[in-house]
Amino acid sequence: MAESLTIRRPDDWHVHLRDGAMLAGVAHYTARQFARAIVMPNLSPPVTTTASARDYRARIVDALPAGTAFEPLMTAYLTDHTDPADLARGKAEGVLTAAKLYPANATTNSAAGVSDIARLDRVLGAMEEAGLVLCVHGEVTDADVDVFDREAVFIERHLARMVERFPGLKVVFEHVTTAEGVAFVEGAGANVAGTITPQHLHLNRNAMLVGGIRPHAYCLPVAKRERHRLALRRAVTSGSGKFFLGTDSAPHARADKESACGCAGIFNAPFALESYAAVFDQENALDRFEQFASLAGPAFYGLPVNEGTITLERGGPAVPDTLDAGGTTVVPFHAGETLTWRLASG
Ligand SMILES: NC(=O)N[C@@H](CC(=O)O)C(=O)O
Ligand SMILES: [Zn+2]
Ligand SMILES: [Zn+2]
Repeated sequence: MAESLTIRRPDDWHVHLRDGAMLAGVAHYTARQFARAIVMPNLSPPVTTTASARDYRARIVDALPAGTAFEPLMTAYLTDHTDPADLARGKAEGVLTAAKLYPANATTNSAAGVSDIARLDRVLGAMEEAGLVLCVHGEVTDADVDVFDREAVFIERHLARMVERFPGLKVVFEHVTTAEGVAFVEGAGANVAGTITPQHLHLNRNAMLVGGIRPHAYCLPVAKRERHRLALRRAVTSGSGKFFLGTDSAPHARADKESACGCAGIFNAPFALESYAAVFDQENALDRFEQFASLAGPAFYGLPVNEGTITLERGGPAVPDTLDAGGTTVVPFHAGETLTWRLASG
């Protein structure tokens, strides 16, 4: 039984770093583990242009101790009014790595998202040409679709068509939560990949709803049935280059989660690698962890792998019940548990 694991330094291909005091309170957790991260643009107001992404990038760098080796990879939030030329410029100038599609009202701060995906063709065509990656929150918002079916229906109604129409567009199906999502990514071309969060590898919907409602297990897309969780575990440990690490760490104030209408989002940044490592260990697949965490993402995004390494050691940290995030109390994923691996060095 291996007692330690050294892998190339990983990246987080989906994270919410927020802004202001919260940004200063959470960014260091991500920077401690990851060399780079795809930073989500769903601030309020959202980061919709190259200029605002450039400004946000500067605020992230300022929020970290001087000399921190961490590169934020920026994204622009697509709206009904996105200017395709601005996206292309953002890519050419090295500001934008991706653009993010939030169907309007699908998740936190998505009210300004895209109201009619069918009208996005001009933007997607420009992105395909510019080589700008499309990151997708893949859930429909139609009132007649059950919340547990929203990801699978998004594939049928939108994703399949988008991928067919823009065969050269790189698409990341973010936070895949279903067996249908896994099958779609597996069956698509090399230009389609998926990120998978630690919470969807650990939790099924029972974990959220049995024995009391657990707001800190609530995020979007919502955790599904056990068979879906098992499909996600198979995907991440398969060794396929099509699935890579994206935490979807999404901090909200404790009070906003423990509420009559609680916010969606799980704050997993503090122990993200430890959380994933526990899964790979349980699946007897620690030898595949580097592929998922450190190799597959750069290969898909066309970026070099990181030079440094990190080491995980068996015997885990006790996760605190709460943490302070720039003056706001937040509850981390795995609060109160002791994990089985810890990050030793980086
Ligand atoms: N995942 C979540 O439940 N919430 C995210 C938004 C998102 O990634 O959908 C957030 O910004 O809080
Ligand atoms: Zn999302
Ligand atoms: Zn997210």
